[in-house]
Amino acid sequence: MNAMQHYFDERLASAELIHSAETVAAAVTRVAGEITEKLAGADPLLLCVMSGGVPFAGHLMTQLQFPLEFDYLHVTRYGQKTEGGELSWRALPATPVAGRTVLVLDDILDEGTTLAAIVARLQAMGAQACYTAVATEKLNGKKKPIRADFVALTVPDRFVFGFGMDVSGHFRNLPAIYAMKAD
Ligand SMILES: O=P(O)(O)OC[C@H]1O[C@H](OP(=O)(O)OP(=O)(O)O)[C@H](O)[C@@H]1O
Ligand code: HPA
Repeated sequence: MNAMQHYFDERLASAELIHSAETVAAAVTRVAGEITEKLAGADPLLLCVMSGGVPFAGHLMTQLQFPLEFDYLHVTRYGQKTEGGELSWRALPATPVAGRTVLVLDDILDEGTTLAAIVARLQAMGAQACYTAVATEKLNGKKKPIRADFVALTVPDRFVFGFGMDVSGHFRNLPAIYAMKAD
């Protein structure tokens, strides 16, 4: 076994399971229903926030059976760290958002800084309506600058990973959600 595989296995073995893959999948399906009720007929532009939003966006969009478009934006503020810093914009959506109903998809609403900045930016770019959906919201008791319109699951106030969320760039590919034991 190589060192990377060993690190991966050890980290997972000592992590606490927060939401199983089945629970995650069921919650995504529930949110797909809520989004369908609200946005079917609006021809929304779905915007995946790279990179963490990828699993949520991918699983969700196959369950939306109405006309929509898909694109991405890229903004980051955690990098390889477990505490957020300055926002760094890497890519704005290539698809014009002016006059559109947009739905932003991300893995986690933690302090809310990222999602609030994205919505402000999209509104400044002329989006007609800007909805937000997250796979998880962290229950950290903090006053947040934004509430998500659609929330699949809540997570405790710990550093979590899996289903898009990374620890130093790894573990995004896990279908379940875990918390680090020592943090
Ligand atoms: O609510 P906040 O405290 O602002 O944190 C949430 C943001 O942090 C993570 O992004 P990150 O900067 O780690 O980039 P990534 O998606 O590439 O992991 C996550 O994907 C959210 O976009
Ligand atoms: O708890 C977290 N885990 C991974 N990425 C994150 N980005 C914000 N909060 C978190």
